[in-house]
Amino acid sequence: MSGVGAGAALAALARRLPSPRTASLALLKDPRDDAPLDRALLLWLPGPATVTGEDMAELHCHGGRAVVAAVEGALAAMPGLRRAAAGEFTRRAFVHGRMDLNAVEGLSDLLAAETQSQRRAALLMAEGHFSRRIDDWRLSLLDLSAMAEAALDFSDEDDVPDAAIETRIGAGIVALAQDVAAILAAPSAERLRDGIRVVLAGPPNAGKSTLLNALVGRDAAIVSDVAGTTRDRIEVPAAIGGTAFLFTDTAGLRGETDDAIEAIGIDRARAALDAADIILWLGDAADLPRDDALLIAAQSDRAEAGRPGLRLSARTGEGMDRLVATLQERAAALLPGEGDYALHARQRQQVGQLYAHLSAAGATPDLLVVAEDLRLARGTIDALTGQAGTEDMLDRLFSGFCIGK
Ligand SMILES: Nc1nc2c(ncn2[C@@H]2O[C@H](COP(=O)(O)OP(=O)(O)OP(=O)(O)O)[C@@H](O)[C@H]2O)c(=O)[nH]1
Ligand SMILES: [K+]
Ligand SMILES: [Mg+2]
Repeated sequence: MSGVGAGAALAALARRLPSPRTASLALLKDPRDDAPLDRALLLWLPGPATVTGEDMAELHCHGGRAVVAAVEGALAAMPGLRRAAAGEFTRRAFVHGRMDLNAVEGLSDLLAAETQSQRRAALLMAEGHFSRRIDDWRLSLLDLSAMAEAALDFSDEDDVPDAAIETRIGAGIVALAQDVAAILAAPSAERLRDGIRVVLAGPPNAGKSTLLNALVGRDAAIVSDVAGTTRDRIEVPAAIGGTAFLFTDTAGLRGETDDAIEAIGIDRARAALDAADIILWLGDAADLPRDDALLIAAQSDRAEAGRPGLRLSARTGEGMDRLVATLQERAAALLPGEGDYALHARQRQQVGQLYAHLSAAGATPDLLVVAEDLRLARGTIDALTGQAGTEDMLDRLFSGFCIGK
C-alpha cells in the first residue's frame, strides 16, 4: 500500500502501527466484524524515504487465493483505498522524483531480463548510474550557461570581452560534447533485448535448416532432401552462453524458380540478409552476400575437402563448437560489455540532440548563439530524464509494468 492512508489501513487490520522498518508478526482481523483473516508479517515504511516517496505498508500474507481475497476484501471496504493500476508504484516513484525516466526504463528491462547480459545492463540503468551521469551533464551545462550569461553582461557594458572566459566556455563545451559522444556510442538496448540477429542463408539444400535446428537444439524448421523445402522466414530466439540470439532460417537462394511462393520466400530471405547482424553463408565463397558474412563449409562429412570456410557438419557435430564461439565473439562486439550501458531508441535520440546542440554551441564564436544553444541543450536533458515527458509517452511506459510494481 502506498499513500497517505497506508498507515491507517495497516493499523486497522493489525490493531497497531508497528515500529517503522522492522518486520513483525500479527493476526490480521477484518475491521468490519473482527473475523481473523491471516497471520502475516507487517512492514510499516513511513515516507518520504520509500520507493514511492509516500507512506508505505506491506503485508506478507500466506499465498492461498482465499487468504489474499479476504485481505483484499477487508482493505477494499476501507474508504480511500483502491487497487493499484499497472506500474502505479513505479509511476509514483517517478512523479516524486525517486527515479528518473532512465531508471524506470532500466527497471522495466530488469523485470523482462532473460539473459545475464540483459540483466547486467538493465541493473546499471535501474540503479541510476546513467541518471547520475546525466545529472553531471546538467550541472556542467548550468556552469557553462552561467559563464556565457556573465560574459554577455560584460560585453553589454562595452567592456573588452574577456577572452579567458570565452576560452574556458569553449573548452568546457568540447569536454562535455566528448563525454556525450562516448555515451552515444553505447550499444542498442533493443538489440540486447531482442537478440543478435543471425541469418542463415545460401543455395537450396545447403543444410541451412539442419544447422538452425542444431544451433537452437530442437526441430524448429523442416529438413528434407527436396530443394526449396524452406519457403518462409523462420525466426527462433535462443540464448547461448548468456547472450540472446534471434536465428533466422531462410529460403534457399536461387536465380530462377517457377514457384511464385518460393520467389516470395527468396525476396524475404534477401530482406532478412539486409537486417542481419551476423550472416552465416552456406554457399560459394564467390557469392558471399556481404564482406563480413561468415563462410560455412557445410556438410563437411560428405563434401570434398579443401573448400574454404569453417568446416561444419550438423550430422557429426564437426565445427559446431567453433561456430558457437565465433558467434559469441561477434555478439560481444555488438553488446554492452561489463559495466557498459545499452541505450533505448528514445535515449539515443535525445542524447543525439544534446550532442547536436553542444556541437552547434562549439562551432560559433557568437556568445549570444552559444547561450541559446546551451539553453536548448538543457531542454534535451529535461526530455532525457522525463522532466519534460509527455503524458501519453508516460502512460505507455508505465502500463507495460505489472500490477503491484
Ligand atoms: N550428411 C549430411 N547431410 C546433411 C547435413 N546437413 C544437411 N544435410 C542434409 O541435406 C539435405 C538438405 O538439408 P536442409 O537442412 O533441408 O537444407 P536447406 O538449406 O534448409 O534447404 P532448403 O530449405 O531447401 O533451401 C537434407 O537431406 C539433410 O538431411 C550434414 O551436415 N551432413
Ligand atoms: K531442403
Ligand atoms: Mg531449409
